[in-house]
Amino acid sequence: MTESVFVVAVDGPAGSGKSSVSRLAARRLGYGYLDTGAAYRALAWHVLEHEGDTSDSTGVLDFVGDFDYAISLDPDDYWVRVGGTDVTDAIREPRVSEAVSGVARIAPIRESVNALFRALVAESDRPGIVVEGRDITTVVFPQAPVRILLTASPDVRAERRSAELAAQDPSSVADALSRRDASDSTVVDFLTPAPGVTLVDSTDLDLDQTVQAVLDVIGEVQASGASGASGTSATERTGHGR
Ligand SMILES: Nc1ncnc2c1ncn2[C@@H]1O[C@H](COP(=O)(O)OP(=O)(O)O)[C@@H](O)[C@H]1O
Ligand SMILES: Nc1ccn([C@@H]2O[C@H](COP(=O)(O)OP(=O)(O)O)[C@@H](O)[C@H]2O)c(=O)n1
Repeated sequence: MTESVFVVAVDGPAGSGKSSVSRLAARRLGYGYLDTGAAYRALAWHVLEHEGDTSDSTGVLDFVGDFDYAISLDPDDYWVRVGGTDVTDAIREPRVSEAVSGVARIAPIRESVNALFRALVAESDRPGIVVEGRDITTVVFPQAPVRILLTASPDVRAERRSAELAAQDPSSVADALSRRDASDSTVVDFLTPAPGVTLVDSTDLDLDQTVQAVLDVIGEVQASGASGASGTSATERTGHGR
């Protein structure tokens, strides 16, 4: 059950480092890793593969019936599948990133994937799970003992995403990122930490320093013996030097 699984909830905008930092932290702790964005991306991919339009919410719902989704929670063996197809890489393509917000805006889809996320965690045999996305600290696991908002300046986030998409013009990557941030923030506020959420700003931190900052937050909560809802006020951590 979820009560026996220690949940670390990590939210943040695109390019903040959620996936890589959460996966590395999960590895270091022997925890599972759940990339919730992959479900939205996989459904967007499924719709595009059937020549659908993710901005047509009624149309998207028509595709849900045969959306056979599976994801690995193993940080050392991460994969995403739709039916028998491995879509781990395909769902990260720019065309999917452009289309995913249309899926994310559909409330019934959010409710059903959130139920899936909670079931995946409840069924896990791992001692803990790092769950990353946009609404984990506020909607999916608001009682998680550790709730972190991971962010970085828009420029740094765009730089990091551009480094991954070398073939793309950096300014178009930055534009796409801010468009998606704007669309995502109409669904859930993931740019300001809710009460009890620790803000980790990685603008001036490298990847290892960011992982350590997250591990420090987890360690402090565990040392305090907390297992349920965390404190009442958001705290903030930033670093100096890349
Ligand atoms: N603090 C950091 N310093 C430098 N590079 C980072 C940092 N955090 C993440 N990255 C890199 O930036 C890119 C985007 O990170 P990712 O985890 O995909 O972000 P998100 O999941 O929030 O979109 C990846 O190549 C990742 O290795
Ligand atoms: N918990 C979540 C996770 C992702 N999403 C949506 O899915 C998209 C892709 O999420 P992601 O985490 O894979 O995206 P990146 O931040 O990694 O670029 C986001 O832009 C949101 O539109 C969401 O609405 N809720």
